[in-house]
Amino acid sequence: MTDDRFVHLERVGVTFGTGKTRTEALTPTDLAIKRGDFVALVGPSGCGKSTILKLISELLKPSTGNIFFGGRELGAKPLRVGMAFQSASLLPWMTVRDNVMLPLKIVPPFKKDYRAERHRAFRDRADALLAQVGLEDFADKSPWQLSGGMMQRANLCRALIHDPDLLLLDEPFGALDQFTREELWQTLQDLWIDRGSTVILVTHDLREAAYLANRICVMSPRPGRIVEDRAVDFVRPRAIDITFEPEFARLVQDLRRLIVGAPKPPKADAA
Ligand SMILES: Nc1ncnc2c1ncn2[C@@H]1O[C@H](COP(=O)(O)OP(=O)(O)OP(=O)(O)O)[C@@H](O)[C@H]1O
Repeated sequence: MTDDRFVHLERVGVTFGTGKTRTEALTPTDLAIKRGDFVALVGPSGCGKSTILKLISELLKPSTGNIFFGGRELGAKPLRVGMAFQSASLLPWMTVRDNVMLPLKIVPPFKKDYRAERHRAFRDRADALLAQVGLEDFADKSPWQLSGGMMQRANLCRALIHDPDLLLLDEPFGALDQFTREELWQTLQDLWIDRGSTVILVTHDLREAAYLANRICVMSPRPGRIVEDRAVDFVRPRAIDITFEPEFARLVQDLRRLIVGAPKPPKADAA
């Protein structure tokens, strides 16, 4: 195995149900992701983006094909995954810090040390991450005392606290306003540059994909497959201003055409 195939889907297909309820979600698909890469999955609604994340996080088994992680079949060795979704789902009865520390309570090898009450170091680790995303003054607050953007910052911290092999993000900023979303893009880029995590991001926001990713995989309508694989070479760290550059706009327009086709001309005025 080379690091080029850190995550490898080989002819992976997914079909739900049988007979009349049979739905082919993913047609046999190949995807290889190198260690440390930042890959965005984009495509029309229902094309199988979340299905790919569920396969990689072992929440779902493929109907056909094989998935490899680090050169070995998925499941052969424990895979440490960090996940963040559109809903931050922080537990309301815990402080922000305790929410961030939650994976350390659950995920081996950390949970052994957590039980042994050696969690002073874990607390420091959570506080350092919270400081990195600008939440140093909110560690002792309850989630409901945070804005939506702050909750998603805490959510990213919780997804990263246990040093995951893979960070899987499913529309993490989908519920945020555009300005907050752009701030969070920068936060996520900083975390990625700092930690060198391997990231797979599912998003409907093509600007988000173009700003954040090194590589964008475009999927066809269901049954989904990858129909285009684009490298994104803008230099890092990327400033938000890059989103106003013609080259950036061209990339977003290309992606859009691949997903929804060429824009129709406006109808001539009937009057
Ligand atoms: N458990 C299930 N049983 C039956 N069909 C399912 C199940 N999970 C997903 N599907 C179907 O598989 C297809 C792919 O779903 P998936 O959630 O991966 O799409 P998606 O690209 O993430 O969609 P969206 O962008 O709207 O979130 C959809 O048609 C969906 O209805």
